Amino acid sequence: MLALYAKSLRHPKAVRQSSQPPWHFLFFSSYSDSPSKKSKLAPLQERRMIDRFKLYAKGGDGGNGCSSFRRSRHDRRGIPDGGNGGRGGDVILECSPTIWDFSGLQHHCNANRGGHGASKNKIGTRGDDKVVRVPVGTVIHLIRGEIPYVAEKISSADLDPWETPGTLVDNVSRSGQERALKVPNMEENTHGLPSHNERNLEALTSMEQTTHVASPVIHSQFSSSESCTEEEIREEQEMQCNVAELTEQGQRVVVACGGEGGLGNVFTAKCPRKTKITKSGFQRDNTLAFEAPDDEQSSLSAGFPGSEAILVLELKSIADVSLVGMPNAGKSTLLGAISRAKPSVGHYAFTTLRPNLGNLKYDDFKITVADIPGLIKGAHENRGLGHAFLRHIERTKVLAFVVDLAAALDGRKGIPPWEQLRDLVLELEYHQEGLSDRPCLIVANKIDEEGADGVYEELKTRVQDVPIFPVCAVLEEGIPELKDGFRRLMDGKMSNGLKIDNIMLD
Ligand SMILES: Nc1nc2c(ncn2[C@@H]2O[C@H](COP(=O)(O)OP(=O)(O)OP(=O)(O)O)[C@@H](O)[C@H]2O)c(=O)[nH]1
Repeated sequence: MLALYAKSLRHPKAVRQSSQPPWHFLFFSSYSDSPSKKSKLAPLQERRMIDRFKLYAKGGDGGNGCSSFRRSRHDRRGIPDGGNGGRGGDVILECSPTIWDFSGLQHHCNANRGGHGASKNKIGTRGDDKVVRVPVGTVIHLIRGEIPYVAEKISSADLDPWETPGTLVDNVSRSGQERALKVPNMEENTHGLPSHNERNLEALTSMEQTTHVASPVIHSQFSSSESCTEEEIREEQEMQCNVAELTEQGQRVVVACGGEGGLGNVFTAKCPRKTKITKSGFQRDNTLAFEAPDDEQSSLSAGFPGSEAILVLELKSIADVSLVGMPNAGKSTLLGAISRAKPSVGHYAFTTLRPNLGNLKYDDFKITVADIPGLIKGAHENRGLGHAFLRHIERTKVLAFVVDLAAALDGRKGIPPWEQLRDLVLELEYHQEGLSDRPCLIVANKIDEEGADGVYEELKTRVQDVPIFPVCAVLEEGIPELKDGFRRLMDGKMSNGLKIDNIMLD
């Protein structure tokens, strides 16, 4: 800041315009009377959560191999010494708990291309990877491209120079050569792109062990939206769902792989001159054969393009308990009362626009509670905030239905709690069959309101098999009992789901 100010002072215009002494600028600028400009970034709560995102990923192209000869007085023809091109960088998705949603992501992510090979057998630098950090609970759907695979964690010491980003080596390592020989051996690949199927298979097996396998049910974002184009609908139909999930901090998957570098003439010239080679591949017995015409040689020296992928990222929050209720039922207030979370609370519907998470701590145990935006009748037809955020419930172990006891009291226009429960169960079932089956409890909120006691008593007679906890979230009454209830629910001591048949309606 000081440097900036010093610079502005040196500027003749700045001297002419500035009537304030320098210390004024330095110390009082933040206390100016003029209305301060509103930050462009709205607080987290005021922004809508971006929990579905289309990503175009492109791995870096491989660098070109070099064609060069070391000539001397005694050897006019020279010895080939052109190094291979470097490998392009990968596009990697990394799971990070500090990322909330996809709002910080760019739609197009390109990794860097590999460096070109150079004379004296120098391999081109490996292109830098593009690492995109995504929230915990990201599910990957694939529209186009190859199935993502787990990024191997290799320390830089274990990498051969061919793999290390940013190195330029004089002596090509053996493994580097072997790798170079393997590169064009991709007969089946009609596009001349390196195929990653083998790696994918290995990776998928390991991924199955480490990542959570999501339910195959996926609800189209576009199904209920009228503004989607035909292309979007087609893409949605072709999409391979749930090809990978990132559920643990630090997990990394490669979604677009860098292209291999082209061959330098130090390799191509080592081959016996009799046997023929085509662009499609080297001989299988690894006796690298070469009698390439000039144009073929140049195509071998060209780096391979990086793979491309079009993905849809979807966020499914991971929480132990979900607070499900109508707008204004007091879910956010309740989350604030049971945990340290500070969600926005308002006396109007749909204050909550994104799921909020809070931690509920016990002496020996911790559970995560998610406050899900309010759900209304017809949410599955996109009424209210729609049903898109219901995917966040799919992974929670247990449910807490929050009802407003006072919604229909004193001629208010709300609906009685038992009807709230019926609508909530139906909306969950519309979203995914069986979603309401998981163990649950009912939080009867706003017990402090006049006449709420009577409604609570009636609720107890109308709903069976599921425990009901009367609370006043604002005054934090009934919270210790509710916490005990959550604990017992998590321990499996209460295992009933809420069924429509168990709700007595008028
Ligand atoms: N009297 C009373 N009012 C409450 C209680 N809990 C919440 N409220 C009020 O109910 C209103 C809605 O509370 P929120 O916590 O924003 O409700 P919500 O369910 O998160 O609402 P959405 O964001 O629309 O889903 C606020 O005006 C709260 O002050 C309670 O126990 N008693």
